[in-house]
Amino acid sequence: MSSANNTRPRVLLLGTIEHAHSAWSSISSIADIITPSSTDRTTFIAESLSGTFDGCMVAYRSFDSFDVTGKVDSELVAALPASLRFICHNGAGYDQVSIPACTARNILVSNTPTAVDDATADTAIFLLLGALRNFAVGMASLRAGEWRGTTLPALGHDPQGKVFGILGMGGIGCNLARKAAVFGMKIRYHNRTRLDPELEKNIGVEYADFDTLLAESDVLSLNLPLNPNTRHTISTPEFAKMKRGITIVNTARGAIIDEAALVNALDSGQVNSAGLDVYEEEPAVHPGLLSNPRVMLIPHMGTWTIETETKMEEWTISNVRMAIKSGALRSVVPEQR
Ligand SMILES: O=CC(=O)O
Repeated sequence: MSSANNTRPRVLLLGTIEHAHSAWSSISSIADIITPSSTDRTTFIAESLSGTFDGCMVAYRSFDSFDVTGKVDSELVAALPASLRFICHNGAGYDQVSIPACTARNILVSNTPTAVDDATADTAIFLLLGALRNFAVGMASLRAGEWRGTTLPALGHDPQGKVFGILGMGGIGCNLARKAAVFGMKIRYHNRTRLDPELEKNIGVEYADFDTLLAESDVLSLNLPLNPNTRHTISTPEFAKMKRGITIVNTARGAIIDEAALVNALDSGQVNSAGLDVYEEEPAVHPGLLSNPRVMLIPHMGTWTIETETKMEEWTISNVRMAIKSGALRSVVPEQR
């Protein structure tokens, strides 16, 4: 526990450490760990304003802390102690944290790139195959005791030879491209910044502009971060530009797609099938997705493995350690670089 005259650094723990206990003990041996006692946003803000977290220079934050603090938006940031210089977020996607609000208060934010790449790309491959092959239909009928169902599931499609469009070519997109190549897919991508031609050749991907990617893909995977610029990147006009019968895969963030527009596109047959790990209003899922057997659904489990969750915690803790030791972050988010 800390005392008023303590000179050890103070670290605010928002959420829990589930796996990387030995890495975390390397922090608790050099810093005092402060954990909020509040269980909702109103009391958290009051607790922070009362001075309980004063002196904390760095916060470790996991997704589960959302239940206590809500979004790290300007209201929450304003209530955090003036001493706070760093927020180390455990997750690749950091849409729960307002970067402009943090930047305005001189707080640097880190995320966990690379740690999530394999597990998220593996999830996308699972959804891609499941949606192309109508596996969700067969799984549901089998569990209902009806073998392949009273009406047979429609025949699926093989990935071999299909054009696979990847929107967003960061670490997860590149990892996914390499994995999809094994299935004999022709891989195109679109990204804000085009990859180095050497890297394109090495991964086996071709660059396409956004509209060409939409028009030529048999399967489209979304692998871009959610921010105000990428919200509803895919909506009714974009579905209209796609090949009829396309398969959509989303392991990024639900709100990249206008979910209601996706439901309409599925209902009209413009989109044949979808594989989704993420939803616009998690944990709520649009009833039109839940009721559609051509949609393969999983509840945001893209990084849900012991190995990856451990890697993510260790990565986040390495940012906390670097903040304490050298006043810098290992993986500051791109907006603050
Ligand atoms: O969704 C998972 C992550 O952002 O790491």
